[in-house]
Amino acid sequence: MKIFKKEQLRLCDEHTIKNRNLRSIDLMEVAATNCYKWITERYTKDYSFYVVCGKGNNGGDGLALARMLVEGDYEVEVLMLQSKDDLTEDTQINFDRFPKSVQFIDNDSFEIENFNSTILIDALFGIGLNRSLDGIEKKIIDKINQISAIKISIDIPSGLPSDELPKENQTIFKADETLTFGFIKRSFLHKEGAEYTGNVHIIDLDLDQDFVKNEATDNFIISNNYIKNNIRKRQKFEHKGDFGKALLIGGSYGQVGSIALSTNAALRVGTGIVHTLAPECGYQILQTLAPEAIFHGAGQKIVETIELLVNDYTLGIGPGLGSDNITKGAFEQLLKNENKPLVLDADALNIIATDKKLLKSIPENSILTPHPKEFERIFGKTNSSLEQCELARKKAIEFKIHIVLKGHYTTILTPLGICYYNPTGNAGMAKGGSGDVLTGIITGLLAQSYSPTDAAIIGCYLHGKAGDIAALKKSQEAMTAQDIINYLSEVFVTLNK
Ligand SMILES: NC(=O)C1=CN([C@@H]2O[C@H](COP(=O)(O)OP(=O)(O)OC[C@H]3O[C@@H](n4cnc5c(N)ncnc54)[C@H](OP(=O)(O)O)[C@@H]3O)[C@@H](O)[C@H]2O)[C@@H](O)CC1
Ligand SMILES: Nc1ncnc2c1ncn2[C@@H]1O[C@H](COP(=O)(O)OP(=O)(O)O)[C@@H](O)[C@H]1O
Ligand SMILES: [K+]
Repeated sequence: MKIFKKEQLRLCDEHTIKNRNLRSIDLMEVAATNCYKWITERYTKDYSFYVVCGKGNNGGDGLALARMLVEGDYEVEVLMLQSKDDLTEDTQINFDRFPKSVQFIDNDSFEIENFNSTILIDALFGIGLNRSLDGIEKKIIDKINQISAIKISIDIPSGLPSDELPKENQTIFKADETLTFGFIKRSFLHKEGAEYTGNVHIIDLDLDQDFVKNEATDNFIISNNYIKNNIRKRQKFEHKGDFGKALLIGGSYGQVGSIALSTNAALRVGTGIVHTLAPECGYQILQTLAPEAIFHGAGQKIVETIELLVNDYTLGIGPGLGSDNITKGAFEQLLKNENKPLVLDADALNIIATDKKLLKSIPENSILTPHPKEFERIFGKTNSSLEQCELARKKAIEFKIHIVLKGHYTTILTPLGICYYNPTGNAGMAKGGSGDVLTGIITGLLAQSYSPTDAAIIGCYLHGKAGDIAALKKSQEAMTAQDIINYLSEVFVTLNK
């Protein structure tokens, strides 16, 4: 699914209007009608509505919605921001169409009756915001934010930019629900913006699909359809040799569990043959936890050499590896000798952070899976999650690698500079071991000849989806990384339907 900037969103509206022979007021009516449907499917006439409108088209959406609520016999008051400028043309039309009187506000002395059943609709500013709120607009939103009604933003919480993140202490409407038109806005996908949106729902405006198909963007959200269409179907006569050979390298005394999790995850995504290279102290543990995998000992308590087998295998390196100098030496040697894409996680990344010239030895198209702190150790500090994402894009291009920046909405940056946001996953996964599972999943997919980009995209999606099922069945609190592995089966069953 594409993510568009606000200029592109406007163009999309314009194309739709032109190609469908519509007037812009008709599109506004569609927008308001679909918001009305969404709201009235969820809230009965026991609720009363306050709709707060600005002078731009976002205010026009609010006025049209308010009219529909009046016609639907809901109790509705409209508060309209007093402005020295004229309303936009369509907003004026909807102002004239509104059958009741409107209360104009030009300071924060207005009253909103506040019951449990009050719903406050925010139609003050949409994507036309062109500067931070201050003055009276700021005061009004500060006041509204104190009211404990159910709060619904139309298109975007007022004051939130669509393509950037808000600066600290900026005043922004704090919504419980955001009904956004056509597309997710990029700011919704970063913590600093997401804290204002509440739950986000896309309101379909039946926008021009030719425009959507042809308009270029370098930011996407991974869609269920993409995964369904690109998951490899197993053929009747295929044998284990057709499904790749993965070798997971990691573990050290006290941290063998990490590489066991990666190993089991690789086994659960369909890999033909899975091997593990870990220190001897992990022998019994690994043979017990993952009897299907073949164990290779390399060192007593730490990995000391990485020479075995590596030519034939797709390698995932790092979980529980430790960063002893001997291990580091073995890892450096491997980087020098390898030229096929690797999956690098955890201590493999920490070793690189201590010796950044190793970055140049990483084979092209490799997949690095840092969490934000690991990323920072390698590439330096940034001021926001969006800046970090953009720095990751730059580095992915520079070093011709994939960077999987982990978090809620994990972002995958490719060597071509494309950014994919993963929509699956939940805070139940914020636990030690979840990342080890991801390493195993991505390595297993890469071994099965998925392209490195697809291994990263599909891997993150499957990981989060299995995590979502685990949370449903076991709760976010009680689920473990092992549960993510276990519920991969349900994800595949659904995808294969
Ligand atoms: N066909 C379509 O296009 C459709 C569009 N739709 C809807 O239109 C919305 C976009 O509408 P929009 O462009 O009129 O802008 P909107 O956000 O309502 O108002 C911005 C106005 O406020 C002003 N302003 C800006 N920043 C400010 C600030 N900090 N403090 C104070 N004032 C500030 C600025 O004016 P200025 O003061 O700069 O002259 C500007 O005029 C979109 O989000 C969606 O809801 C739907 O109906 C579907 C069809
Ligand atoms: N709040 C969250 N929402 C969604 N996914 C999350 C959340 N917190 C963590 N995760 C996921 O869990 C994994 C954690 O990885 P990582 O921090 O490397 O853990 P570890 O190394 O302890 O296994 C990542 O894939 C991340 O995207
Ligand atoms: K709004």
